[in-house]
Amino acid sequence: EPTILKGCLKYIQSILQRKDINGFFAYPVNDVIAPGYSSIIQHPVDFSTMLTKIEAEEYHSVMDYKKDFELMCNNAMTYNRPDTIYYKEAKKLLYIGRKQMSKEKLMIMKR
Ligand SMILES: NC(=O)c1ccc2nc(N)sc2c1
Repeated sequence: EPTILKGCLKYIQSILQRKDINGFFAYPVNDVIAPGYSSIIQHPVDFSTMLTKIEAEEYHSVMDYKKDFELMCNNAMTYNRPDTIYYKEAKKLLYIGRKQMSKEKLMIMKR
């Protein structure tokens, strides 16, 4: 039932996006603000791209969406050094997202 999944994913993203208070993950990273980004990160993803995919029903499960979310955080932890605010925010966001989309919670949804 695509509309139910679409509603769930938009709800999950609204919670996660509120945690990204600086908007570091709101839009695609460009090479102007992040020199060499496009040659270092092969599969860029950000919340705006993920919302487009939600609307286009490109995610077939929460686990599908979770993969893009984790990729987004891991990209930031690859490109940015550990002592940067971008790396630290990505690590925090990843932890929050994992809790949000934990297996236990998803099992309850399945039941
Ligand atoms: N999501 C990221 O990795 C990210 C976002 C914003 C940003 N701004 C910079 N000056 S480097 C940088 C990296």
